[in-house]
Amino acid sequence: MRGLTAGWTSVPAVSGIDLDIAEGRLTALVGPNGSGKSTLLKTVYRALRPASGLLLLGEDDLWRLPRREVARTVGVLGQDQHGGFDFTAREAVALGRAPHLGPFGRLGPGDAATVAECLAATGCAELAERPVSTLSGGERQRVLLARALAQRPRLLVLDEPTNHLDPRHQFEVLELVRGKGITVIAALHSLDLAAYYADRVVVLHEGTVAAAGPPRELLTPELLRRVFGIEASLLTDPVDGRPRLLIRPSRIPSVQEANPS
Ligand SMILES: Nc1ncnc2c1ncn2[C@@H]1O[C@H](COP(=O)(O)OP(=O)(O)OP(=O)(O)O)[C@@H](O)[C@H]1O
Repeated sequence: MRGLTAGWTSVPAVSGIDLDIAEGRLTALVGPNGSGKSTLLKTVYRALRPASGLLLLGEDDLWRLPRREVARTVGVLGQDQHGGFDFTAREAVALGRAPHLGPFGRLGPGDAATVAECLAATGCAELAERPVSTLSGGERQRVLLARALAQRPRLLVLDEPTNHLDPRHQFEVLELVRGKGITVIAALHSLDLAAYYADRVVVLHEGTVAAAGPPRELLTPELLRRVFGIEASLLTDPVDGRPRLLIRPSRIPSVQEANPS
């Protein structure tokens, strides 16, 4: 992203964004409500044209590439994404193969295998024949992720992918996309998940980049106090040595307030 400015009104929601997204790594985008995370991601998956600036995919201007090529390259799990609800889960995931199919749009044996593999990887194999409209929020979220994975994208854009998910599935979704050679940009509300899974964290604040770097160096109490208005302790997980973030309100309740009885 080079000098990227975008928004909905004359006041841009994000402005002057300069960012390099590391290839094959998971970059977490964090920031308070309304800081511009979804807006920025929408410019990447071409749902919102930037007002100015450039988005480069390698050497190419992402907004000048043919639509089909972008569909082959960029997978998306948007926030409250709709579509595909009249289909079964398997059919919805098969839509992810569409940019790769020939002129008649027929799925080959390889495509069907990819669909089955992505359903299984996201824990959706048993949901395959269910209409998407009958699935729970979390099940639907996983089917939509399976569809994005079935695209076999080089770049995966995830807008709050752990929304609606129970703790185990929150971990599983991030395990699934991380370290697989896919470049992932994920807006996350959980700072702990960002600390635990991201190779790099980008903190957005009021539409600009407040800080960017590896979680252990970046997520300092000072930064989190300034941007989020919370108190935080960056810890090391005693089991696997990875960074964890423990957060508490800015005004710490007294022991008596916290345990009224
Ligand atoms: N369709 C829209 N029309 C007008 N303004 C919008 C639209 N979508 C977002 N905005 C505004 O743009 C700003 C950035 O919103 P955005 O959704 O990008 O923030 P966010 O960081 O993703 O927030 P959240 O954490 O609440 O999801 C906000 O002020 C929001 O009100």
